[in-house]
Amino acid sequence: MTEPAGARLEGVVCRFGRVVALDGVSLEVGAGEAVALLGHNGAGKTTVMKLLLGLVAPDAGRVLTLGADPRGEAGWRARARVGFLPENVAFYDALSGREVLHYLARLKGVPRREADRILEQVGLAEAADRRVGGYSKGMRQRLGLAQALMGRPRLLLLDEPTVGLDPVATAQFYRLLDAVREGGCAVLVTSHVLAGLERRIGRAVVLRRGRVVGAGTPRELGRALGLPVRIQVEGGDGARLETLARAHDARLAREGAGWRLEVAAQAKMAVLRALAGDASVRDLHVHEPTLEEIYAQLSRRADETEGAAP
Ligand SMILES: Nc1ncnc2c1ncn2[C@@H]1O[C@H](COP(=O)(O)OP(=O)(O)OP(=O)(O)O)[C@@H](O)[C@H]1O
Repeated sequence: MTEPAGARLEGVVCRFGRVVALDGVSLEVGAGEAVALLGHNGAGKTTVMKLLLGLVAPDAGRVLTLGADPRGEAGWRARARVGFLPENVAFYDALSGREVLHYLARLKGVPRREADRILEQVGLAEAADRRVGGYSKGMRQRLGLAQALMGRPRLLLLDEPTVGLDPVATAQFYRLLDAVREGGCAVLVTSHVLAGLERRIGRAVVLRRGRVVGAGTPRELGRALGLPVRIQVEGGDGARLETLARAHDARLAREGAGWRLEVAAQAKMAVLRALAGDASVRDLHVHEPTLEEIYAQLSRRADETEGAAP
């Protein structure tokens, strides 16, 4: 039997009084997959996590957490295999990191030695016996991740896990996540920090005002939006590059001592072949659309559609 998806929403509507937090949302996070849930403040990201945790019920549609309704009996059992890192994680400041984890280990029925192993895994072994009150923001986030990792979760829900982390700590955090994901865990992560995120996740789901406005790999999303691929050219003969740009409907501009070509994804290989065969070109750098560009374009389109609506 194939493993059920880590998380699945089918046509979910969720209201809080008159506020429609989610309006027909469908998404899936498979085992061993990392999906970024993106969107503006109030787009509905945390509500998705609350639904998957069984903390709120949908008004319509279906929610499945590790294959079960999170508010049903089987769902409560499945909850033991769900790790959650809330946006603002709080601990008892008077306890040490190790004491916090040992306490939570007892609540979860996890052996203490697993808690100690996880402290090492998240890079807190040295600080484990210091009071949490003296931890830096990054250390608190690591402890938050440690508690989410206890009990060998099959689904990890991480709400803004990299807030306050410096670039090195962020990279370490995502490396750790890679290891967990490669072990078959499904990971759903929200983030407002889009820079470099495309390298760290498989797919992205973009919410806007409670609706999915884009879903897919960064490459699929970039293609669907018609975003160009940027080619930086070192060296190169201006006249020849202009002819090449015209032939492929590309945009050519100077960039530093070289040039920048913006080409449609379909024309990329033809342009690259031509450039590679041009002896005046010293080097090439190819940049696919970033998640930041994709997100900006999706927001622009949604603004236009909403502006055009009666
Ligand atoms: N318990 C609640 N009572 C009333 N309204 C709520 C409640 N929880 C969420 N909402 C509303 O639902 C909408 C979606 O909120 P949600 O917290 O899911 O957004 P978000 O995308 O996580 O935002 P952020 O990026 O700011 O964390 C917002 O309009 C919010 O005000």
